[in-house]
Amino acid sequence: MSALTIKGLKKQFGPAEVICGVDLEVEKNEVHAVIGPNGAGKSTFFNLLSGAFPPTSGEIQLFGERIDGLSPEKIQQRGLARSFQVSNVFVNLSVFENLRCACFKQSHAGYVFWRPAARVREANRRAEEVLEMIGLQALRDVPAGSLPYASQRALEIGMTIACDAPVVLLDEPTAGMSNSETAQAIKLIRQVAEGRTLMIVEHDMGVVFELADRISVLVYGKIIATGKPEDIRNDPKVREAYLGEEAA
Ligand SMILES: Nc1ncnc2c1ncn2[C@@H]1O[C@H](COP(=O)(O)OP(=O)(O)OP(=O)(O)O)[C@@H](O)[C@H]1O
Repeated sequence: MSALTIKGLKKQFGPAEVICGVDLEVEKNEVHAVIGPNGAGKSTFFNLLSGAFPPTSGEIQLFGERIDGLSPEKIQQRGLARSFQVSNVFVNLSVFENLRCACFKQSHAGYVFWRPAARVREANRRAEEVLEMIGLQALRDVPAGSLPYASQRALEIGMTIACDAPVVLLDEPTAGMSNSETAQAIKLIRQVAEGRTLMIVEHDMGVVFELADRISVLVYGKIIATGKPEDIRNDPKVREAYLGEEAA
């Protein structure tokens, strides 16, 4: 069964149709990148999948169950978590406290039958696990607002996966990073992708071609091609509409 099945998805803002009938199957455990020019509708597409906006029409299934029209909280409980382009961390809380909050919120949402003490214990355990995974143990007690930018983005990825969702959407995870920071982020994203389905929106084609199992190209709200990186790289439609010389 696919992780996500998207059928005839449309989104209009007033008279403007921004997502114009997207059909897509995202396979379980694949890394699926969505690329496209500025304003193509990539963030809007993620906003529809994660429930930030209701679709105008169409269907979104998560592991075969409809999720379109549900709230972001409900969708997260069903197993789809997302990060944002703009950082979402609490700047005055430490790295560990940020992770604990994200874990606690999730354990509260997902396991209401747990006793409070058990919930706190579980949130602490999971926060330790995620802290290690994102490699920020040395910065554990530093306020998130004082972290270098790349570490803040790593923390944000950690907060996104705190709930251990099987499907994760990352919106421009390497935006604004230097080459060495990007290399570190790629490592982290590979780790995050283990045993999960990952969708990423990313402008850096190096990152996309390195990480993605498959790529969908979104142009003016329509997917013009979906395929393996080498097929996308060589697709004349894609080169004309988007990649140009970048992929040469
Ligand atoms: N809430 C909204 N209300 C009205 N129009 C919107 C809204 N959100 C997005 N749009 C419009 O939808 C179009 C697609 O925007 P979107 O941010 O999804 O594109 P994008 O592909 O993510 O762009 P970028 O690569 O620059 O982040 C744009 O023309 C934008 O102005």
